[in-house]
Amino acid sequence: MNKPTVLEVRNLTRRFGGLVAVNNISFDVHEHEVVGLIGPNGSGKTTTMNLISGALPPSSGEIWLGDTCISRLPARRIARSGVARTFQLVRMLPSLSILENVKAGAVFGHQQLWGSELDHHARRLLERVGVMHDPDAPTSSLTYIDQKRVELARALASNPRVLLLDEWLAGLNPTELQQGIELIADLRDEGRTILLVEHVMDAIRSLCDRCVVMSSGSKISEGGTEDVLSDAAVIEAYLGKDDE
Ligand SMILES: Nc1ncnc2c1ncn2[C@@H]1O[C@H](COP(=O)(O)OP(=O)(O)OP(=O)(O)O)[C@@H](O)[C@H]1O
Repeated sequence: MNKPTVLEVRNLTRRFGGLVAVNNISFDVHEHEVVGLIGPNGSGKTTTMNLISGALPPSSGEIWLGDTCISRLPARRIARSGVARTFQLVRMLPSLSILENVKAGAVFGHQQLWGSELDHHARRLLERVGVMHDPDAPTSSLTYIDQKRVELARALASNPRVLLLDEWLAGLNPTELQQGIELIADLRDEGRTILLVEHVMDAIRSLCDRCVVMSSGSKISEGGTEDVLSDAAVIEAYLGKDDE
């Protein structure tokens, strides 16, 4: 039986002046699936994430979360509907403690908890993502990977229907990268629905059920990860033509 569709992107386009950063792309993400949104630099992946999370409005097209059309909603309403994300460059709320950063995800997100229940939930998530630091310390005391872990815990805090990870593994050393891949694999195994932008091929291969490939704003391939990565059009988009 087909899994239900959680996220549906339909004919999505975003222009910046004369540049078409996202050009009429469509794809679905099904429940419990990990889908990779991949492609060379500048192909429109982050813009697509920004459109889904509401950081940017589309020029045209629609995005559906279950049976709600979210593509004209403000970002906070989209978060409330069940879309949570991490950013390519980690964004902490620097005036808040580590624990408060995680709690913020639940307060502004899909599943709202309060008081001691929220406190307990946030502490459990910090453990879940492997942050051993004092939860009441400022975020400035965290290493880079721990900041990434806290940002992930914040995104998970609202128990989102779909989690958007924008190059969550970028900038990690080889040991951290392995830990990061295992952490995302654990999230997949617990049944999360994830759309991830990633350049690390090992991560894409081990984590993604399917991939959508973008090049110059357009979707050039979609399908099972191994099939997509051996698609001639995808190899050409990444490596260029032989005669170039
Ligand atoms: N706010 C903006 N204003 C103008 N142009 C933009 C804006 N955001 C993105 N672009 C342009 O849109 C195109 C797609 O950028 P985007 O960041 O979505 O690509 P990407 O696939 O995520 O790249 P990378 O892998 O390098 O992060 C690029 O040409 C970029 O310069």
